Amino acid sequence: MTEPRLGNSRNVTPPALSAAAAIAVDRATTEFRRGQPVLILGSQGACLAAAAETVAVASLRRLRQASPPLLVLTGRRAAVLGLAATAAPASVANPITQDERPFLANLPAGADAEAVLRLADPTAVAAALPPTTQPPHFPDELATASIHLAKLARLLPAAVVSALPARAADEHLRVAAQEGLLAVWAGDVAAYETTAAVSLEPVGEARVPLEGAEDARIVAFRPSDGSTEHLAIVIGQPDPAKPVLARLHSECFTGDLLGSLRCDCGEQLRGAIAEIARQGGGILLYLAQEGRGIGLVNKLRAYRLQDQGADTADANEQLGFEADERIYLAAAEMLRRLGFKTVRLMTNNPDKVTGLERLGIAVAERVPLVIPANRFNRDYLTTKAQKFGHMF
Ligand SMILES: Nc1nc2c(ncn2[C@@H]2O[C@H](COP(=O)(O)OP(=O)(O)OP(=O)(O)O)[C@@H](O)[C@H]2O)c(=O)[nH]1
Ligand SMILES: [Zn+2]
Repeated sequence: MTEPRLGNSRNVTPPALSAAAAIAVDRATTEFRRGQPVLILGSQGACLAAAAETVAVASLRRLRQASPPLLVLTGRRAAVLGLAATAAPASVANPITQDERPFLANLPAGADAEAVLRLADPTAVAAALPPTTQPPHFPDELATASIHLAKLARLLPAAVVSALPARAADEHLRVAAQEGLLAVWAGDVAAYETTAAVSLEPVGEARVPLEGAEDARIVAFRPSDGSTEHLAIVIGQPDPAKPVLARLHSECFTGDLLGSLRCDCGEQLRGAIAEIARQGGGILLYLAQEGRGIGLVNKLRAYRLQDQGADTADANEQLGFEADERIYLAAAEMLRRLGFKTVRLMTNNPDKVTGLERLGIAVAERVPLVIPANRFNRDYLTTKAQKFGHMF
């Protein structure tokens, strides 16, 4: 049996980020989705970067004008391609593995936008030969920021970057403004996800009687980055002075809405609502973190890899992601905003318990939520127990 993974090390209280910086990062993710290059500034230099998945022909040309482009992959993706050795798994002493560091490779001469995508996407047909030579030195913080931007844009975690000559930041910014390129600071990109997660505002609330839980209301919380709202479904009138029965449910379009049999989400969602109502009230947080935080499109790619034999954790890693990319900052913040400091957490996932506790929400008790396996999700549930430490 494989060692259970450690909880997500990003479940810590975040540094502050100004509204202007958050907006710049937000806009940069949109540019990544559109295949446009972005200027990334750091303490050790500057670069132009574009997402590997979407990079437009003109963007690649613009990058080449600056300097020979490099491909940035996550350590995990590089290991899958045989470009980097897989490092030892994370341990309590060393929670950051080599796999989480960016891996840089020279882009093969003449590689076009399609070849870049093939290097980043394990589900693409006939992946091009990977580059073999080690690239020149490139600042880690810029490479990491380019991967973060791709993840924030819900794209494959890979980018192309071109180093810019050493100049004052103002000079880079002036040139970028002339060309209409957006600019971000690497440090702001690093702080963005966690800042957005805690700056939530309740923006809408209504009574919505649910089947089996007629006394229910939904409160929508909007993150400051304008991304998808998280929903709190409050059933009955839970007493904030007592531990509240709570469920953190990560969005699953396929399971929750379509009744997919590949996972247990749909049944867990309805089962949790019914159980909370049966116990006299509580809260279900419906968190916008589809596919364990990699997004629906990447989850579909992960399913395709699973159909070729990978398990649910390996498939994420082959795509270049962590096996679980979720953070529970938004969940902890919503509980606080609703007045709850202690929960009886309905979950089988130990990461949710440690994640919430690290973020200042006490977990008085873990309440199991077990759904019988079917022939399509049996392997998935076994992997959850063996690799993620789920307690069934
Ligand atoms: N990347 C990926 N995500 C998946 C896969 N199958 C299901 N998911 C996602 O996994 C998440 C499951 O969420 P939860 O049920 O809240 O969490 P859990 O980790 O199973 O923990 P508990 O149900 O609380 O025990 C959802 O976001 C699903 O979309 C898969 O094969 N790959
Ligand atoms: Zn699901």
